[in-house]
Amino acid sequence: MSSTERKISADERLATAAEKAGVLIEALPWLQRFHGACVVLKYGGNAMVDDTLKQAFAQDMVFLRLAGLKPVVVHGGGPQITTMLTRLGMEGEFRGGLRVTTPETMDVVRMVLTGQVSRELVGLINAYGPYAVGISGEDARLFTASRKHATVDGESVDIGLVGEVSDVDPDAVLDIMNAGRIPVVSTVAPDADGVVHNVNADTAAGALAAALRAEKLVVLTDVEGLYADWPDRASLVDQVSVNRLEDMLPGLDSGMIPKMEACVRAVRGGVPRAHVIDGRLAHSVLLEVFTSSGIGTMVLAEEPEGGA
Ligand SMILES: Nc1ncnc2c1ncn2[C@@H]1O[C@H](COP(=O)(O)OP(=O)(O)O)[C@@H](O)[C@H]1O
Ligand SMILES: CC(=O)N[C@@H](CCC(=O)OP(=O)(O)O)C(=O)O
Repeated sequence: MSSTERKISADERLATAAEKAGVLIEALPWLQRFHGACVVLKYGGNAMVDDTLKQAFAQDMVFLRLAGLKPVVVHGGGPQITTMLTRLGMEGEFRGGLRVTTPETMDVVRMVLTGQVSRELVGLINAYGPYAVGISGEDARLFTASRKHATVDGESVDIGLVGEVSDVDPDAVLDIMNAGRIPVVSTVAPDADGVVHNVNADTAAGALAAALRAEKLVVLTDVEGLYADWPDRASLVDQVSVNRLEDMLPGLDSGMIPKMEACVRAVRGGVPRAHVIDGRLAHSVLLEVFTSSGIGTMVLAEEPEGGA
């Protein structure tokens, strides 16, 4: 190797090192700001189907924990429930973005969420250390459900054993969190009579974030964020106030409705910021929490600076 070649490779190494140090140091203000903060993350079924992305999400949870934050995971599992219903020869139907849930469907929902999806996610996180503990809305009265109807064409429709979260007792989640572990929450919840209901995971995440007074709610999904004029890709909203978002709610399409309602509930309940981000991007959580690049849609209590 000539001395010129040696000099180029040394220069390249220095440049790469400086770039890496720059990335690390960019996280410093966020590490300071969020040290000790509780962050609720909704990990959605559609962002959960790719093995590499699942692995990256699990790493991100451990990274957050070791960086001094307190992550709480609320998982979905809609596609996984649909797959199991199909395998069992049962029909699945959604109305107003929510699954029509008969008692037989409820058995499958409970089995898939607590017995399959939660177990898998807990295992993936625990590959990096003994952190994740699975918990369901049925445990220690975490969630109490009340019957929820869907709204279809402005009409209220009975869709069976589907629940709204009417009450949250976050003590069991706090116990796990304060022991330095990562709660992984499944969204099955009994009503006041003990009848188990199917709660949409976005809905549960919004309610839990508010009850925990989390610093952030982060909802991962399979689009870049909220589009004001779906499906026009040029209409991605980067910041929106909770007032403006409430005005937009009636015009939104099914999948986004529970997500945006969850953001509204969290921010109205005292969570300073709620985010919807693209779960198809590996390590999108780290980008959201530790960089200033600002990905996805951020919902905040006040009007964003510069209008919008
Ligand atoms: N205004 C909108 N902005 C973005 N996505 C929208 C909008 N309206 C409907 N959607 C749909 O919502 C979907 C996300 O909801 P859903 O499929 O329930 O996600 P997840 O499985 O992540 O919970 C998107 O893939 C998109 O098809
Ligand atoms: C009432 C209702 O629709 N419940 C959802 C619960 C799972 C969920 O919310 O999963 P995702 O976040 O992956 O959509 C369902 O049965 O699909």
